[in-house]
Amino acid sequence: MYKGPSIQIENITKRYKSAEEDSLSLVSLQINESDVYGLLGPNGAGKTTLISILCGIIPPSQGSIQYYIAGKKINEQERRSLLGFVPQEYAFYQELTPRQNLDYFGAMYNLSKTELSERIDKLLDELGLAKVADKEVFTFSGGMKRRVNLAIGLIHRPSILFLDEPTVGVDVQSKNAIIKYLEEINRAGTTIVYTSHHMSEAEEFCNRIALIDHGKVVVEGGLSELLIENGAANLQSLFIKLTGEEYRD
Ligand SMILES: Nc1ncnc2c1ncn2[C@@H]1O[C@H](COP(=O)(O)OP(=O)(O)OP(=O)(O)O)[C@@H](O)[C@H]1O
Repeated sequence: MYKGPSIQIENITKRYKSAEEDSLSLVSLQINESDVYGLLGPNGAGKTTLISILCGIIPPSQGSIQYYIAGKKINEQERRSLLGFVPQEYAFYQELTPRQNLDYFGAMYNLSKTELSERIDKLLDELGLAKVADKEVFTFSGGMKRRVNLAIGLIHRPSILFLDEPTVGVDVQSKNAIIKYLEEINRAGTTIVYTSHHMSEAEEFCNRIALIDHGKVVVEGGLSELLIENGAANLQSLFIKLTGEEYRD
């Protein structure tokens, strides 16, 4: 399988309007095709800022990002259909059903009616939402809502998927189902970039990570190599070793 660059991030700096400090400072990373890449770090480190810049929601103050599919640079127009984003907040209409939400968000992409309808049925089935496909989302548990959020980000079969804390606040069953599903689509070729505070989940899920603190990359690389190089028994130990034990309030 092709393992060239998928995203090339060069010197990204971000200062929000009215902020006195940079939220990201000269971040450079290479994410390869078929990676499950974890952006990890304490509260306020800059993970959401970085992932929001990567999927085009907010602009960087400085720096550049190039995206590639099978070695070919993709332009801004192609990006919309090739990138997918699953935000931390629920990005759907609570008073609509999953099917109505998927119909609505799916219509923004260039899919035929039949294609969209088949895609919706498949996603609802794969994410265990088929039985509740026609019930209003506000009646759902947190785990079901997370899966609706995920389905929306996947409706157009993105080649590169960004997820900001996709398993926050869900039970073990939903977490397991979400991660298994993401592993499947990764095996089928989707590059995944994800943030999480669950170190054991990230350790099982990611092949590469960047540890970010105070807007800077502290360490970056293959997870197994980083653990060995830093003499850490697991990801949580590595995290504490490199970012310290102090609160980030
Ligand atoms: N819209 C904004 N305006 C000003 N400052 C912001 C804005 N959004 C985030 N920040 C600041 O940027 C820094 C990085 O925030 P960000 O949300 O990216 O961190 P994070 O690593 O995702 O944190 P968490 O783990 O708590 O979600 C923080 O200091 C935060 O207060």
